[in-house]
Amino acid sequence: MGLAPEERRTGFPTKPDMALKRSVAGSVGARVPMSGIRTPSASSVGRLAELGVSSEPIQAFLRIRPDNHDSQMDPYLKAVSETEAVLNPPSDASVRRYARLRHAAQAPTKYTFSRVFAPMPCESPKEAQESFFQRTTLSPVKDLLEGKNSLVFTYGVTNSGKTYTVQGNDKPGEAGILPRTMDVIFNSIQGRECNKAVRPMGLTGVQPGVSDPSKSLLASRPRAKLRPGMGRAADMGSGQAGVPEPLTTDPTTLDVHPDYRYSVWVSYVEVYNEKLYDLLEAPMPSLLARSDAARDEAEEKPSGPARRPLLLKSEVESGGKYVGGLKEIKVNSIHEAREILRCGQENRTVFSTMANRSSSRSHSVFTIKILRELTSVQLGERDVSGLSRKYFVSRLSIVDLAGSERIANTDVSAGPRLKEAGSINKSLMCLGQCLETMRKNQLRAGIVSPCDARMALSSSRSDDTRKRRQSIVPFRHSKLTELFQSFFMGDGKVVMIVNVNPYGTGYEESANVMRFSAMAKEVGIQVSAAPGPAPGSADVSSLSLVSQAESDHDEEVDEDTDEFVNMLLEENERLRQRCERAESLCQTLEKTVRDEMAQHMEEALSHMRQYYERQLQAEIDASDAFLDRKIDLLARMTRAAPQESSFTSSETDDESVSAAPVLQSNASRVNQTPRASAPTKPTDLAGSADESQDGLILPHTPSPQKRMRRLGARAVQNDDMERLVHHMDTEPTPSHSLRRALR
Ligand SMILES: Nc1ncnc2c1ncn2[C@@H]1O[C@H](COP(=O)(O)OP(=O)(O)OP(=O)(O)O)[C@@H](O)[C@H]1O
Repeated sequence: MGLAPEERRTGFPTKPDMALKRSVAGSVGARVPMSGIRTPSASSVGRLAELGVSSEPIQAFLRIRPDNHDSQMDPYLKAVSETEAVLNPPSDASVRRYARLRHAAQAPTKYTFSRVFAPMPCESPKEAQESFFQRTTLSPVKDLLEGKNSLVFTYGVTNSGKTYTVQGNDKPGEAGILPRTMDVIFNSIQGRECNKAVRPMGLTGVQPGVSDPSKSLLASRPRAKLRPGMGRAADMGSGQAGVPEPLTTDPTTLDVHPDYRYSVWVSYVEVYNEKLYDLLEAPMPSLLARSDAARDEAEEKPSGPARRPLLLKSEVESGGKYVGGLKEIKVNSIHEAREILRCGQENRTVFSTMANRSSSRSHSVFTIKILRELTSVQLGERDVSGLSRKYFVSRLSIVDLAGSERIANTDVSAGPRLKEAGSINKSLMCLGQCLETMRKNQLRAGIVSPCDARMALSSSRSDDTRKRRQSIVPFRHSKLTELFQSFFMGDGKVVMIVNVNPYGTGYEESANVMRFSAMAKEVGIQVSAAPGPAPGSADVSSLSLVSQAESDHDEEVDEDTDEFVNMLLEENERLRQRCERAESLCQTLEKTVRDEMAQHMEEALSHMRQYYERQLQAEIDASDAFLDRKIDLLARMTRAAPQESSFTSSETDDESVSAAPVLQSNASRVNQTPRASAPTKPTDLAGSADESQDGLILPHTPSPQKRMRRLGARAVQNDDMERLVHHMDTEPTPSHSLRRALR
C-alpha cells in the first residue's frame, strides 16, 4: 500500500488520504484505512522468514468485554470476522468531540489479530471462559509440559477485563486462564509426579533441595473476602450448609511424555512502583478487608512489617534475568494451587479507582515451572553435577498487567495513587518501546546480515550503514521489561491478550491499545525449534544481536532511530549548552573580579604614593628649615667675626679661622646636595649638627702654631665669607632644588 510521506512517518493516514478512502469505502465493511497496520511485506516476521530465520510472531488475541447492561453507548469496537475488528469513533457527540481534540483518526480502522473474541449472546460466561482458555492458553500449557517456555500477558486499559481473563471469578466454571492452567497441568501429570529432593534454580537450573515453606503461608491466611475471580479451594468445596461441593475445575487433560516424571513449582511476583515484591511472602493484613481511607493510610504509613523489595539477577547460562530470593513453592494438587493463588492475589496491591472498583495497581507475574525428571538417567547419590542431565526446567509466566490509564479518568490526581499511575504508564510505555525497537531491528536485519550490521556498528559511520544498525532495546528501562527480556530474546513463545471495554469512555486509550497490539504482533520471536532438555539455553536468534549489542556495544547506538538515544542526545546537548553558558558566565565574573582587584590596587598604590610624597615633603621642609637656621647662624657668625677678632681672645679667633674652610665646604654641600642625591633625612641633618665633623663645633683647642697660621690667612678668608653670603642670597634654597629634582 502506497503511503504518503506523513503517513509513513507517523504510521497513520493523513487527512486528505482518509477523506479519499472514506469516499471510496463509504462504509465500515468495505475498504477502511489500515491505521496502525503494516502490510504483510513490511512485517519484520516476513523479513525474517525471507531470510530463512525461523521465528514466530507474537500471538495477539483480542478480547472484547461484554456490555454490563448499564451502558448507554454503542460499542466503539466490533468484531467483523474471526480475526478482525473495527474501531469506530464513538457515536456519542461529547466523546467524539473529545476524541477529535485528542486524535485525528476519525475514520473506522480495522485491526487484525490471531483471533478476536467478542461477546456472543448464545454463549454463557462459563463457556466463554472455557473457549477462551482453550484457544489462547492451552497451547502454551502443552509447550510447558513438553519443556518449552512461554509468556502470556494481558494488555489493556483499566476495567477492560484483564484480571477477569487471568483469574476469572469465583462463580462455578468462570475461572480464568491461570487457574485453568493449573487444572490442566495436574490433570495431565496425575500419576507421574516426581518426589525427588530436587528443585529449580534461577531460570533454567536445578539444585538439590526442597520447596520453600508454604504451609505457614496457607495456614495463617485469614478467611477474608475474596478478590473477584479467586475461589478458595476449601470454600469452593463447601456448600452453604457445610455440604461439600465439588470444585469446578477445567477437565482438559494433555498427553505427557512417558519418559518423564513431573513436579510443579510456582512463584508470584508483583511489580509495584518499579519494585519487585514476593506475593507469596509472609502474610500481610488483607488490604481488601479495609476501608479505602484505611488502605490509603496503611499505604502511606505501613503499620505491619514493611515488604522487602527483591532484586533482579542475571543468569549467565541463559542470559536472562530472574528475581533473586523469590519464594518457589512446590504445589502438589489443584486445591493447593488455588489456595496459593488466592494468598498471592490477596497480597497484590489492589485499590479502588473511579474506573474500576477493584483495580489492580501493579503488574503481577505468576510463574509455573515444570521440573521434568528423565527417568531413564541414573545418577549417583552425590552426583550434583549430573543433575542437569536428568532434570529439565520449563516455565510459563502468566502476567496480569495493571491497566494503562488516563489520570483524569481515574481519580488518581494525588498521593500514592498518582505515583502508581505514573509507574504503570511508564512501564507500559517502555514495553511498547521495546517491541517497537525489536520490530525495527528485525526489519533492518533483513537488509544486512547480523555480521555486517555488527561491522557497521564498529567501523563505518556512513549514513547508509547507520540506518541499518541495530538499536538497543531498552529492556532495562523498567522492571517489567527486564522480566520479559528473556522471552523476547527467544526464550519462548509470547502470547498477548488485548482486552478492550468498548463501552467505556476511554476511546482514545483503547485506540492506543489497538495500535500497540498491531505493532506488537509484527514482532517475531525466534523460539528454539526442538523441545531441548534445557530450552532456556536455546540458541540465540538474530534478536540476540540486540542483546549482544546491548552488552558489548552500549556506546554504539543508532542516533537516527532509537528514541531513547535521541532523548539522551538532546539531554546531552542541553547540558552542553548549559555548561557553555556557565563557563562564559564564569569568565565574565573572573574578568569583573580582576578589574575590581586592579582598581583596588591602583587606589592603594595612589594612597601610598601620596603618603610618601607627604612624608618627603615634610622632610624637605624640615631640611629647609634646618639649613636656613644654619645659614642664619653662619651669617651672624660671619658678620660678628671682625669685631670679635679685635676684642676677643685668641680662642675666638681660632674658631673663626677654623670655621672658614668648614663653611666653604658646607656651602659647596648646600649647593651640590639637592641636585646630586636624594634628600637626606631630617634626623641625619639634625644629627650632623652635633657632630664635630660638620665644623660648627670645635671640640679641640688648636695649638699656638696653628693659631698663628690661621690669623695670617684671615684677610683672605673674610673675603671668601662675603662671597659665600652673597652666593647664598642669590642661589635657590635646597628645598627649591629638591622640589625640582622630584618633579
Ligand atoms: N468477559 C467478561 N465477561 C464478564 N464480565 C467481565 C468480562 N471482562 C470483565 N468483566 C467484568 O468487568 C469488571 C472489570 O474487569 P477487571 O477487573 O478484570 O478489569 P481490569 O482490566 O483487570 O482492570 P484493572 O486494570 O483496573 O485491574 C469486573 O467486574 C469483571 O467481572
